Amino acid sequence: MHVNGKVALVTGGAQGIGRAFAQALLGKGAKVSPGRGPLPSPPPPARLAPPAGTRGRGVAAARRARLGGGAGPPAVCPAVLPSVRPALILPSLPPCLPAQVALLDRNSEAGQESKAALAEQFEAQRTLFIQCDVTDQEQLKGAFKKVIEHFGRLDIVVNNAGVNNEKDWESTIQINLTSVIRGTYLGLEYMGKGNGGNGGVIINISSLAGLMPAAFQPVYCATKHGVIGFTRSIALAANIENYGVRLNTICPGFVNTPILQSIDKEENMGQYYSYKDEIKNMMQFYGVME
Ligand SMILES: NC(=O)C1=CN([C@@H]2O[C@H](COP(=O)(O)OP(=O)(O)OC[C@H]3O[C@@H](n4cnc5c(N)ncnc54)[C@H](O)[C@@H]3O)[C@@H](O)[C@H]2O)C=CC1
Ligand SMILES: CC/C=C\C[C@H](O)/C=C/C=C\C=C\C=C\C(=O)[C@@H](O)C/C=C\CCC(=O)O
Repeated sequence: MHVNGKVALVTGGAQGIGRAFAQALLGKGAKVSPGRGPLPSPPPPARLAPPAGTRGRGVAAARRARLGGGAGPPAVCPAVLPSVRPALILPSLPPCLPAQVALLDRNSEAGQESKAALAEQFEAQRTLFIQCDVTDQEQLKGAFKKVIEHFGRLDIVVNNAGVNNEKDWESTIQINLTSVIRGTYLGLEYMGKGNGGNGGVIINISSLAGLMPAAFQPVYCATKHGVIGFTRSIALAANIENYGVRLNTICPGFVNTPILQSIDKEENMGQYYSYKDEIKNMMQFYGVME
């Protein structure tokens, strides 16, 4: 999926994996001209029509036939055809429109800091921060509405917010599973083609702990298994109902983010606090992504 002109909503986007997701999306949406407020909806991506004489020889032939020739710089937006050599001129391709991202997070300080940092790297108007506790359904619903009012569309939803808390395990269920379910239904409501949406993609963040037992994080593990089971099921339903929305789950291994600090906190690990060294041994075994 190309991201030019797309608008993404990332929960838990103030730091860690969510912040990295936002940075990656903004980085792919290369800029051709400075945006001015909400962007127009991009036209559908142009198809590579094989030029006369190459019909039936496929896209590669069309690309070869189009190399060179034509005046002016390539109109190709790297976010759309990254593998295409710069000599390819596709005058019919629409101008590249940058991706835009809304960061939703309950941590206002971190959210504002991330918004400022991303504004340094990309055009400020391409990032929006909304303070939102995903366990509060009115806040979450309001945040979705605000994103669409601000950017004019919604194409990608990343339900990423999550915690590791075996002591207050009810909150872990509320954040890691209930809110992912709610964010998914809101994504389908706003992006579903039957509801006037443009279609889109929903990415729910599980974990390696969603694919195996986690002896010292049983409730965290249950929520991550739940994210996989729910996402696989709702993806089938969305396909049957022709929502035009694809759903995927990502299951990272250990990643060096602040969540890992929870291992050393009794207020997070509860009765499993005494096993913190075992978890650290597993981090050694599985490795930790930087
Ligand atoms: N770091 C790791 O080793 C792995 C993390 N994951 C998952 O990745 C996702 C992101 O985690 P990380 O970036 O590592 O953690 P993190 O702690 O760095 O970031 C999580 C973000 O979610 C936000 N958040 C927490 N509860 C919230 C709520 N109720 N409402 C709104 N925002 C809330 C936090 O403020 C924080 O900014 C989580 O779902 C986590 O379970 C999955 C596998 C590995
Ligand atoms: C605090 C950690 C925060 C987030 C974790 C994140 O989601 C990543 C998890 C990645 C892998 C977790 C794997 C856990 C595996 C297990 O606990 C067991 O399958 C290991 C089996 C036995 C452990 C006891 C022993 O050492 O023999």
